[in-house]
Amino acid sequence: MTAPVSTVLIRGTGLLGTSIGLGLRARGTTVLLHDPSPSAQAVAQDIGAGRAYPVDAAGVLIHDDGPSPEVVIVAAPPDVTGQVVVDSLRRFPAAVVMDIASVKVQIAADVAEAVSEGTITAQDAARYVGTHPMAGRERSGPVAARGALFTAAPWVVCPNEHTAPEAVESAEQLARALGATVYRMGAEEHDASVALISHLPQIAASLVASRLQETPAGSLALAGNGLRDTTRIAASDPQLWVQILSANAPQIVEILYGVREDLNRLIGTMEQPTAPGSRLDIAQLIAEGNAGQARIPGKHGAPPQAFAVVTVLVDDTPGQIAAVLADVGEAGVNVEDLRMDHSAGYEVGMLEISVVPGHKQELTDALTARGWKVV
Ligand SMILES: NC(=O)c1ccc[n+]([C@@H]2O[C@H](COP(=O)([O-])OP(=O)(O)OC[C@H]3O[C@@H](n4cnc5c(N)ncnc54)[C@H](O)[C@@H]3O)[C@@H](O)[C@H]2O)c1
Ligand SMILES: O=C(O)C(=O)C[C@]1(C(=O)O)C=C[C@@H](O)C=C1
Repeated sequence: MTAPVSTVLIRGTGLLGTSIGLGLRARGTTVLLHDPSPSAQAVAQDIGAGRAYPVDAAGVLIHDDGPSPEVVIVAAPPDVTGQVVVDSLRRFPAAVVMDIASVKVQIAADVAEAVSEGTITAQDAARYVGTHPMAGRERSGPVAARGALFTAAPWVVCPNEHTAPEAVESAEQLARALGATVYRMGAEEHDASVALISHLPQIAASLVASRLQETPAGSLALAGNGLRDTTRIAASDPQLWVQILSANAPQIVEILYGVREDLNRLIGTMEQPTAPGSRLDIAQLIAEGNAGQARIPGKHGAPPQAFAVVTVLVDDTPGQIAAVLADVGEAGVNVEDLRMDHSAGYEVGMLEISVVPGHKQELTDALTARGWKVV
């Protein structure tokens, strides 16, 4: 495999920085790492994301005798990303500097301000490219990192009129090398889009899950997939999300006004569920949700496709999932999606394997013949 770039420096070795390091190292890139948190940096190194960039006693980056990074990737929290980007543009005068923060207007403004204050030149700023991989997890830190995190995920690249074409090309090449699909758009359009497709879902999940704080354990034991599906990201890091939501507040609040209107209408309807028109109102709400949900693209950004699900009962013991998947592989059926479901109080799990509908019967027969219980 040819490395997309020979040497990169990743500043910030949490979930995203470490995942990028793992992915790039697997493709032959030399990865240098720096994080002000010694433990985040040590874990990232230990799991193979790269080697430490030298720092002085105060933790400030110093000259490395090895090859200089061609690309610096800033994977720090949004609040400090602008400042680390500007520092990187100054410190590495030949490097492309890209960030991956979840908001883009604020970072671009920080870079523009550094130019107007004279901290960096306009030529320096031309080496900066804002980007945002649309892949992540509800967990933070390098322990949660995965080299394959970006496979088939969208990765937004947000050049502005001052960005050098070579810098855009480097950032896009790197994103594609990690398996992502590149989308190019302006920072404003990006922030408006993610307000709806990323920030509103986080708020909705947090609002739903926050209702559960006082719920008796007996009620929670009944939870099925509905609750799990709508609350996974409610486990996200508050420190990160306070920075994301406050940086994009003007875009988000416009959407929340609309949600408030819909909620008020629904409350009015539910207060009088038997009044004329109430049932129609409720049906309309669900139907409008159906219409929105059906527009979400599926795997690889392709139009959504209804997959067939084959559910296999597995013991809750190590090695069971791998054994099922080995048999799926032998049956020659491609897995489109996979999820594991546990029933409270039982030592078994249900492995849901999504396949294209035409392969459902074939896979069911093949797994049954190999002794699996398909339910
Ligand atoms: N978590 C996600 O799902 C996700 C997805 C896409 C993009 N992002 C963006 O990626 C960035 C990192 O998020 P994460 O989830 O990896 O967070 P994280 O908390 O796992 O990691 C952030 C790391 O940055 C380090 N850091 C703090 N200040 C720093 C500085 N001045 N210089 C260098 N490093 C510094 C922290 O010590 C920490 O190790 C954020 O800007 C976030 O918006 C996150
Ligand atoms: O899937 C998750 O857990 C995420 O947090 C991913 C997700 C998102 O899709 O909204 C969250 C925030 C990031 O900026 C990018 C991706």
